[in-house]
Amino acid sequence: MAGFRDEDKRHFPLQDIKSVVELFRSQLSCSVEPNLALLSVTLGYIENVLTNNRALNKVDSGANLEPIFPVVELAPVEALYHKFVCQIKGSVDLSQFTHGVATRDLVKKVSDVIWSSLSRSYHTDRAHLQSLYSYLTGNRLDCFGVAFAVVAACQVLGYKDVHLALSEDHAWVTFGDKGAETAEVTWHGKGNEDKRGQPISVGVAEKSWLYLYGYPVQCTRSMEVAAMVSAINPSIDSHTDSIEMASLQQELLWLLYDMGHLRKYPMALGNLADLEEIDPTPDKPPPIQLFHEGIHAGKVYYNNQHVYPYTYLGSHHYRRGQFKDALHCWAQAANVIRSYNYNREDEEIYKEFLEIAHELIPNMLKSVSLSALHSPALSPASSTDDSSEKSNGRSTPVSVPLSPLLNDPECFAYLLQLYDGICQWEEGSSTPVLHIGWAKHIVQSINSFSPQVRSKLNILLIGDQGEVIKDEEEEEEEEKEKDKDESKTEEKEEPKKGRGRGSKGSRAVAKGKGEKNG
Ligand SMILES: FC(F)(F)Cc1cc2c(N3CCN(c4nnc(C(F)(F)F)s4)CC3)ncnc2s1
Repeated sequence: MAGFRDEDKRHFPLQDIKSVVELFRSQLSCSVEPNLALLSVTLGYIENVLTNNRALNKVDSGANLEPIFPVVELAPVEALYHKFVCQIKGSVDLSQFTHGVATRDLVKKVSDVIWSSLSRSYHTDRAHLQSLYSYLTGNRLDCFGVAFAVVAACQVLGYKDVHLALSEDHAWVTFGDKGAETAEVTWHGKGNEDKRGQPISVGVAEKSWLYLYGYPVQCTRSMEVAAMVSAINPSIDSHTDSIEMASLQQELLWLLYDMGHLRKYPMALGNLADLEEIDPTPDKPPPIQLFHEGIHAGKVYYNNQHVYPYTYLGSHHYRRGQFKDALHCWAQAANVIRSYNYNREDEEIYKEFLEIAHELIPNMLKSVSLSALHSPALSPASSTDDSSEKSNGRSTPVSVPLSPLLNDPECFAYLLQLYDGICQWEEGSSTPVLHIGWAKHIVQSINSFSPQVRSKLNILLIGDQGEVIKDEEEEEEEEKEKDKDESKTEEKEEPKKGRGRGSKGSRAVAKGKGEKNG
C-alpha cells in the first residue's frame, strides 16, 4: 500500500477547510481506493489541534486574529502513516496467509495486533479516541476506533475484501468471498466479555437490536471514509464545540453526499442534517429532506429495522416544537423496536426510549398545557364572566381548555403506538424493559388527553398484507344487522373465521375517528 501519491501531496501543507476537502475529493475520485489510514491520521491531527483546549489559550490580540486552523505539513502525517504501516507489516507474517481474500485467522490476528498495542487502562468512552492519530500518538482507541483500525490495517496488508459493518451501536467486519463472513474485532459496552474472532450469528439469532436483525450498514471503502468523517468529534468540552471542526465535518459530509456515498448510511445523513439545522449551507437540501432520506434508506436497504432514522427526525421536530410530528416519529421508532427482543447489550436504545417517555413527552405535555393556560381564550376580556359565582354561590373552576394536541385523537393514537411497541419489545425478551417508573409516566401521559379524545379512538385491524380487516364501527353495524336477522331466521352457516385478533400477523392500528382512511 503506497503512501500519499504525488497528486495527494500537492494539497499539502493543508491551510484551511477547503484544502482538506480537496484532499478527500482526490482520494475519493481516483481509481485507486481511498487510503483509510492516511485520511484518518490527517483528520485526527486536525481534530487534536482544534479541540485541544490548551491551544485555545492563544487569545486574539485584537488587531490580528490568531489563525485557528492549523497548517498541516505533509511530513508529520506521512511519518505517522509509515509508523502504522511498519507496525502492521512488522506484526503480521503474510507468508502464513493466502493472498486474495482474508481468512478468519488473518482478521483475528490483525485484531490482536491492534488490541495488544492499546495502552493498559484508559477511559474508553472519552472523546477523540476514534482515529488512527489517537492510536499512533496515544495507543488509545474507542470501540468504533478499534474496528476502524482493523479495517485500515487490512487495507495496508492489501486485503480489499475486509470491510466495516456498522449497527446503530456496534461495529464489526465482513470479509471473504462476497463479504459473506463476519467477525467481531472489538468490544461492546461495559462489563461484556469481548467476542473477538467469533462470527456475528448468535447476536442476530437473539433478535437483539445491537445486530439489527442482520441488516447492518455494510461499508464500501468510500462509506468507511464516511464513517471516519461521521466519527469526527468537534467538542472541546461538554459546553463548547470547535466551529472549524464542525464545519470541516459538515463540508466533508456534503462532499460524500454529493458523491452518493451517504445513500445507504442513515446515521451519516442524520449527522449531516443535525449540522445543517445548526448552521445551514446555502443552496443545499434542508435538514427535513436529509432526515427523510435516512428513513427512506432504512426502509429500502435495511428492511426498516433501523430505529435512529425515526428518532433523529423525532428530535428535530421536538426541538422545533412540532410535537405531533415528533410523536408520530416516536411511534414509528417503537414500531421498529417491537420486532426485537430486548437484550442486556441493547441499553443504548433503551435509554433513547426512556428519555422520550420520561423526559421529552412529559416536557411536551407540560409546555402545551401551559400555553393553553395562557391562551387568549382564557384572557380576562374573553374569559367567561363570573356568572358561575352568582349562579350557584360557589365559584366553580373555569374548565381549562386543553391544547389542540391533547384534543387530537391521532396524537393520542401515536402515544399508544409508542407504548405498545415498547411493550411488545419486552414480550419474549430475556431481560425486562418496563418498570413501575414507566407505568407512572404512561398513566400521566394518557391522563393528559381529554376523556372525549380517548373515547373517539377507533381501532382498525390491519392484516399482515396491510389490508383493513374491520374497524369497530363496522363490527357494531354487523352486530346490529345480525341481531335483526337472528330475530327472523336461525343462524345457518358457521360464523366466518375472521382474521381478527386471534389470527397470526394482524395488528391493531389506532386511528382518530372520522379521519380519512390514510
Ligand atoms: F460504530 C459504532 F459502534 F459506533 C456504531 C455507530 C454509531 C454511528 C453514528 N452515531 C451514533 C448515533 N448517533 C445519534 N445521534 N442522534 C441520534 C438520535 F437519537 F437522534 F437518533 S442517534 C450519533 C452518531 N454515526 C455514524 N455512524 C455510526 S456507527
